[in-house]
Amino acid sequence: MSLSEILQKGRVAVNCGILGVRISRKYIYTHKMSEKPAEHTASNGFESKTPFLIGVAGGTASGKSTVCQRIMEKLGQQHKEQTERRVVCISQDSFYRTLKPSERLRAERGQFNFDHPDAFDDKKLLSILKDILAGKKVEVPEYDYISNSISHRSHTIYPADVVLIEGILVFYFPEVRELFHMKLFVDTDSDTRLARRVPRDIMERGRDLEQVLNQYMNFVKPAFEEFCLPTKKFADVIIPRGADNFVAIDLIVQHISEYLKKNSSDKVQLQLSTLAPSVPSSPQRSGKGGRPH
Ligand SMILES: Nc1ncnc2c1ncn2[C@@H]1O[C@H](COP(=O)(O)OP(=O)(O)O)[C@@H](O)[C@H]1O
Ligand SMILES: Nc1ccn([C@@H]2O[C@H](COP(=O)(O)O)[C@@H](O)[C@H]2O)c(=O)n1
Repeated sequence: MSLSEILQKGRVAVNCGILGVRISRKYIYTHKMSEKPAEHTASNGFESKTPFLIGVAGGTASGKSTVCQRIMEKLGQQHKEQTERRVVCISQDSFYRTLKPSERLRAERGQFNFDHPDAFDDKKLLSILKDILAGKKVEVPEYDYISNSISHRSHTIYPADVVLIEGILVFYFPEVRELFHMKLFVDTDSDTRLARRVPRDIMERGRDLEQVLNQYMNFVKPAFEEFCLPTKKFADVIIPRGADNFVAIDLIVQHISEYLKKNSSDKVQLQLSTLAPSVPSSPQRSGKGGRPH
């Protein structure tokens, strides 16, 4: 059964161990109304030809960016010119607010809470998402984890059919949350997330081991429990094990590709070269002896 068929079935909460699907009444309404998805009557108040906006939340290092990358790859979007992309991805990290001098010093010592909602400029995020939904071209800054600030570089996000926005707290701010047409939560075990965060922060974000572990224990873990985890209930689709969950990713890709196909009459044909379901080939995929997370 395809994801869209599941979506037509009514208010259900399914968790078959592979893919948890939670569908709200509002969401079903959106999709039942969208016989012609190109003109989806959005539950978010934006009507007709606005991009399909997908929020991807989950704890740090749960695999949010990797899941988004896989979706882009499977839809043949990853290597396209920015101007040609029909699916684009943005990170919530681009919307960290500018720190005051005293906060900057604390951040340098690993004593600033980047996992608290106050660390974000949610108004700016909201405003950019509204511009995207209005079909505008927007500039999204790149975030620099080494200087703990927005870098001088930015990316131009051209109008696209589908926009993915990933981040730890994308479902936290109600006004932002309400804009999404689809909400995904990447649900990866916390030991696995910590095991991935340590090398990533040391190799890519200029931290040392002590700093990473202190930050994790003092801020990341408690804030995850207080602010991020409770937003899982807003998700339409929960993806256990993140990017390892080929079945979930295939179902999501299938759903997006159906939307794109129906929306592509006046556009270049989408290259759906890799849409065939993934065949289990490793213990992790088949569930025999894979990592227990
Ligand atoms: N399924 C996976 N298996 C192994 N490593 C992974 C997997 N998913 C993500 N990673 C690695 O874990 C780290 C965090 O992943 P990332 O996708 O950036 O997470 P997030 O965006 O949630 O912070 C990266 O170094 C990434 O390469
Ligand atoms: N200057 C910063 C900004 C953010 N962080 C941490 O990044 C995490 C969010 O990014 P993910 O890719 O892991 O989702 C968040 O947990 C912050 O702690 C940081 O360390 N420094």
